[in-house]
Amino acid sequence: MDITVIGTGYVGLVSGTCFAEMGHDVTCVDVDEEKVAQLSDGEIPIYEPDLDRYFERARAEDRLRFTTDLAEGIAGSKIVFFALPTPPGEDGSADLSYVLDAAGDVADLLVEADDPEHRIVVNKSTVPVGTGDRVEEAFADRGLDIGGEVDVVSNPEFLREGSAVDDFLKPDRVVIGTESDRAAETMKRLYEPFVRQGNPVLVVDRRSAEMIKYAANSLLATRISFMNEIANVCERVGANVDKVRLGISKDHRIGPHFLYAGIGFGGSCFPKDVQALARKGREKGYDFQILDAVLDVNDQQRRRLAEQVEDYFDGDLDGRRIAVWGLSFKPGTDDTREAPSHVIIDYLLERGADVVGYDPEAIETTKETFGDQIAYADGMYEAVEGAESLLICTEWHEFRRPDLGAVREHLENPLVLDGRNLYDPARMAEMGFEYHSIGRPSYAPETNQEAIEAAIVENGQP
Ligand SMILES: NC(=O)c1ccc[n+]([C@@H]2O[C@H](COP(=O)([O-])OP(=O)(O)OC[C@H]3O[C@@H](n4cnc5c(N)ncnc54)[C@H](O)[C@@H]3O)[C@@H](O)[C@H]2O)c1
Ligand SMILES: O=c1ccn([C@@H]2O[C@H](COP(=O)(O)OP(=O)(O)O[C@H]3O[C@H](CO)[C@@H](O)[C@H](O)[C@H]3O)[C@@H](O)[C@H]2O)c(=O)[nH]1
Repeated sequence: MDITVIGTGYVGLVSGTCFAEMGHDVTCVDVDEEKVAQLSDGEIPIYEPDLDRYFERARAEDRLRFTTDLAEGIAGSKIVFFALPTPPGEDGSADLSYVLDAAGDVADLLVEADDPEHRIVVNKSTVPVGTGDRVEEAFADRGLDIGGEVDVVSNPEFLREGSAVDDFLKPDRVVIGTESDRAAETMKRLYEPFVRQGNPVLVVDRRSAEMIKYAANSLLATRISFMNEIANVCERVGANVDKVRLGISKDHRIGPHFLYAGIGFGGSCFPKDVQALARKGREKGYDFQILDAVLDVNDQQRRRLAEQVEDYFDGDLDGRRIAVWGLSFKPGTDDTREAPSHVIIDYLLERGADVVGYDPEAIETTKETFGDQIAYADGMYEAVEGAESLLICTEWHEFRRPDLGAVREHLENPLVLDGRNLYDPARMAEMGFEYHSIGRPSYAPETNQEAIEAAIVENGQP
């Protein structure tokens, strides 16, 4: 089948490549000329594990092309996907201008082409309920026959950055929102090869499909904020959130996923989508109180390490060298949109700290935001050299088992604030660190030695 994907960011490029992997002829359209030139030269502009393998195969077999020319991109195409940005507007609602403008442009081209072939226009961007109706209007307003010439379908995307290819190739479910049987059949055929292992293709009405996406992201974000609050209480009552997580996760009604306390959720999706749903509720006269709290907790949690280091130095961060490990919003990606590390760096810079950042993949994307306001290290040990504190913001593999002796030697002051609970607190204290993590007891070498020893005798570990 000939497929067009408009927008070649994280979603568009992964979707286009994976459809090509399943044997379709895919044309990706983007307004960013540099990106299209890079992709046409075989260069992938983002870091996403495994993407290169499928991308190269699809290109070698001439099933994946790139263009800036929309007319060329949609010519002969049976299905046109929108994978366009829907960033938050000033009031928190989703900015639909990219999607609605593209819908208008595609509609104009279809009118011009005067081709009676039936097309399916699919919205993969995350959009508020009712957007599909507005896209449909763009086609109807130009005299195109809805149901005859064009069907507008919602097909929200659930991939996660860092495992996007795997998520796309083996989705838990595919959601198709349409009232058209013809469109539903074509979409089901398209996705058949991706859901062979028994995961469903759910066909629902378009509005419900749009809502499913917001409900899923908002529920996941709620779990994270909830666990962050549990962690904050654990610290105050002497419990350990990691043990609490294990205990609750064995209840099959709760399950093990998305229960990791940390320094809040980032990324281009959760913050914006939770905000957009809360905003949509308000617009319709409904105050979505839980979501407001989810966002407030997250804002507070994202500042946490910065506030802790500020307290440690009695409010004086001026000229202090602070190392930050992990700049992307999560491991496995170079994406820094809404990253907790960036909130922390902003805070530190405002207070005059000298920040040195290190990340295996996200240095370049961080430079786009902070330029030379911070220093960038080539490696994790170089980052801590002479620093008065280490802040860990992302749980990249290489941070899980570092040479802690070397870290201790390089740090000028042995303070480690771990936003991702990577190390055993007692072991850190034994090695001479003052170590604070999230929702677990804190240890400083001189103050807690007795407690640590008692805990080791009692449990094998604290
Ligand atoms: N990133 C994710 O993990 C993820 C997952 C699921 C859903 N989503 C949703 O998918 C949508 C896209 O997200 P993304 O992260 O891929 O965005 P992105 O910013 O990475 O990519 C968007 C691309 O669209 C291009 N673009 C902008 N206007 C265009 C136009 N008129 N014509 C052609 N191209 C144009 C941009 O140049 C860019 O390359 C958003 O609604 C997002 O919420 C994202
Ligand atoms: O237990 C957890 C799980 C995640 N996070 C944080 O939550 C954020 C988001 O993580 P994740 O969901 O893995 O990454 P995304 O790529 O943002 O994916 C989310 O957002 C996408 C865009 O809508 C959806 O498609 C995905 O299904 C949804 O998981 C990151 O900052 C993580 O550090 C936690 O703090 N604790």
